[in-house]
Amino acid sequence: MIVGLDPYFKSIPDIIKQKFSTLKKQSFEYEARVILEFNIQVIDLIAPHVSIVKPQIAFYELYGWWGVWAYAETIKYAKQKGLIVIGDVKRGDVPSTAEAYANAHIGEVCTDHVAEAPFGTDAITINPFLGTDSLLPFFQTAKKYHKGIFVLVKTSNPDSGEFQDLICEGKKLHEIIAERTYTWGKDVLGKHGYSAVGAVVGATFSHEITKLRKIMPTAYFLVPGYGAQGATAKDIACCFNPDGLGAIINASRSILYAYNLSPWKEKYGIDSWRDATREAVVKMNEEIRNILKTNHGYKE
Ligand SMILES: O=C(O)c1cc(=O)[nH]c(=O)n1[C@@H]1O[C@H](COP(=O)(O)O)[C@@H](O)[C@H]1O
Repeated sequence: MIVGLDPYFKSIPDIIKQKFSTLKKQSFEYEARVILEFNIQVIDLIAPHVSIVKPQIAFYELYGWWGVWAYAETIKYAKQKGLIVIGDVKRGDVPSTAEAYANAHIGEVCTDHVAEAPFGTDAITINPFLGTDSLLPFFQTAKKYHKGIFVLVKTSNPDSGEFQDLICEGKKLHEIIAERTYTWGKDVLGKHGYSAVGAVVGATFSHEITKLRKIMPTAYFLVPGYGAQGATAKDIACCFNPDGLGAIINASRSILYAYNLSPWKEKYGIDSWRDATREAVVKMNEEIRNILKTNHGYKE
């Protein structure tokens, strides 16, 4: 399980905003410090239950330099708590530019200039639209610095099929991208047989997952769509390999703002947002574990 750290400022409880009210409206420092405090409290709540967080950089870029500061401080705190951090940055560009992106987010900048490297994470998401040469810098950097990559293969949004399902050479485009992703990942297999090159596979298109699992047996699937986008535990059963591994299931809004959702909305008010978030994480973990027990004979 992954908890996505996507700060929708309007949904952050007032009890946190009040701590920084003296800063209000002076600059983005107010929003940035509220976001960081919220993230720190969320990380403390979820760290006993999950191992991975995924900040979506867009929600930090909204607040300029201060937002980037909040992104960097969030990453630092998550790593201090022993969590793996996936930077959801969806980068992609021509080879020379891709090399700069790779260095900034998972490469030399993050290891040799840690104090000045706001973007350093353990893995990032990338967009394969520009083709193999645009992705090789990411794979080479990931191999050199022992980092992870998640290639967008079948995204969870309603219009993903507009391009990703186009038929080329008798296959859907996302199937071809899945085949390439498997090939790109062949020379970065870890000791448990999984590759440093993973795939983003949306749970909202569960009918496509079994086929993708077969095409990419060594890729870890980053699976968004659970919760707020409508996917549920039954949609993710086919994400896992027979060994019960191979997928990490993301939820952002349905965890962070669980106080807004049933059954917690009725049980808790916004002032008890922490209880709601904690229970939402425990419930999602249990749902995933039950799926694994049912489908893969998973033992505790
Ligand atoms: O790369 C991603 O993480 C991603 C890929 C995708 O196909 N769909 C998708 O929702 N995401 C991200 O996953 C998160 C989903 O958030 P919730 O819908 O709130 O759980 C957001 O940060 C999205 O940007």
